Amino acid sequence: MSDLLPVAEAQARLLAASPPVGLETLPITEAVGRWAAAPILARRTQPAHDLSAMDGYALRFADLPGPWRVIGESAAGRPFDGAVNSGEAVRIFTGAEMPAGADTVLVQEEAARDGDRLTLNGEGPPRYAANVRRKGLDFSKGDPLVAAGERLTAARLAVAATGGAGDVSVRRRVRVAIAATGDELVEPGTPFGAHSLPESNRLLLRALLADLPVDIIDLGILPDRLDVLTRAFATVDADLLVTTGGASVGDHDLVQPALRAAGAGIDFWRVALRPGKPLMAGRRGEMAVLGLPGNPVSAFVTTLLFVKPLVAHLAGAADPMPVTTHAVLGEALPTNGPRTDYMRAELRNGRAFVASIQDSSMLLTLARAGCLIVRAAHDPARACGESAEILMIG
Ligand SMILES: Nc1nc2c(c(=O)[nH]1)N[C@H]1C(S)=C(S)[C@@H](COP(=O)(O)OP(=O)(O)OC[C@H]3O[C@@H](n4cnc5c(N)ncnc54)[C@H](O)[C@@H]3O)O[C@H]1N2
Ligand code: MOO
Repeated sequence: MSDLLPVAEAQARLLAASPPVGLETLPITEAVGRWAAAPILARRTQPAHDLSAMDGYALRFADLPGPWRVIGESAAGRPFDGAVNSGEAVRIFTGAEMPAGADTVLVQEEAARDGDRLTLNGEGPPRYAANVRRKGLDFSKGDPLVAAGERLTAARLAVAATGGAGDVSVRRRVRVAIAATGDELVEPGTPFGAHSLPESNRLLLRALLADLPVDIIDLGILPDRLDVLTRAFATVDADLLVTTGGASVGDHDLVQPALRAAGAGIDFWRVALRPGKPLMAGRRGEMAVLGLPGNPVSAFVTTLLFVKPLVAHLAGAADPMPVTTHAVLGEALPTNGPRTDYMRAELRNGRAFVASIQDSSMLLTLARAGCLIVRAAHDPARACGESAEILMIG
């Protein structure tokens, strides 16, 4: 097993070998899911003025307990243009600017109004500046809102838009070519014979990459023929080529020889990982290549651990690695072997229960799993009730 590369080392080598793809500028409304390529700074202060946080009356705290004379109205976008003097109040709505002279808002539920006469009908605002959002409460002009390398999530897009961002600098979409290999494979949904198998790895890859900014170049199902594979690998134009199957040592495992014949160099092959040991990484010119094992669960795990982080890295992510969390083991686990193990498990009442058979061909256990329990190489036996690292899936 000494020739197997530890997972973290393989991941680091993979990312180090490929710089992010080129830049483009997009309207912020089209940048969802991209990674910011430059910091986004606030071009305005938010709120730009002191605003009312409630519907009610703007007045001076010192004038409590009233009564007041209502001298006008301030609505969001339509401020009152006068000033509030002692004994005066302005009708105000949530998000409206506080008029000059007023410092506190009396909520309308605690007020009684008769014409322009306003009286207290409740406890009133508890303190000076109650129900007022101070200018700059959220952020001030010049503040950093999104850092370079951070993902433009819903919340970050919203804060950037509020900060006045129009166009944003991002990395262009990543072109990912995907190919399945194997003479036994037929397209899903097409007639299948006694010796054929519906192909599922390309669909699995597409689904796992669906939330990333990728353009998929589908090379289809390629037969176990050196000449066909070599031609496909030599002519494909992408940032990343992902193959599945043919990665092992059998006579029909031709992906590596075909890649070499197509001019690609192999950086590493075989990782201390279960499932997913025969993973291969290399490059042909500018194009990165990942050869995933054909077993569907191996393809799934290596996509989570290698393909997705590489795509995120190419797309400009500062922190592209999958994020794990912890769960309580619902049962004991034996000592782990020399490979990092990703075990399919179901989560029931916050406890993780591993599937009894972890064969890397078994998709139903994967479909039923809520997480993968991550076991470090040579992890000692674990008791029921101990905490374990998990990777949420599905
Ligand atoms: N002598 C050895 N044999 C194997 C080793 C080894 O070290 N020595 N490693 C085993 C491990 S671990 C794995 S994982 C597999 C992976 O091998 P390949 O990448 O060459 O995969 P294939 O042989 O092409 O296929 C394996 C299995 O998966 C099915 N398959 C393949 N592609 C698809 C697809 N796109 N959709 C659905 N199913 C697919 C295929 O029919 C096979 O049943 O090698 C072990 N062998
Ligand atoms: O590394 Mo393989 O994926 O265990 O079956």
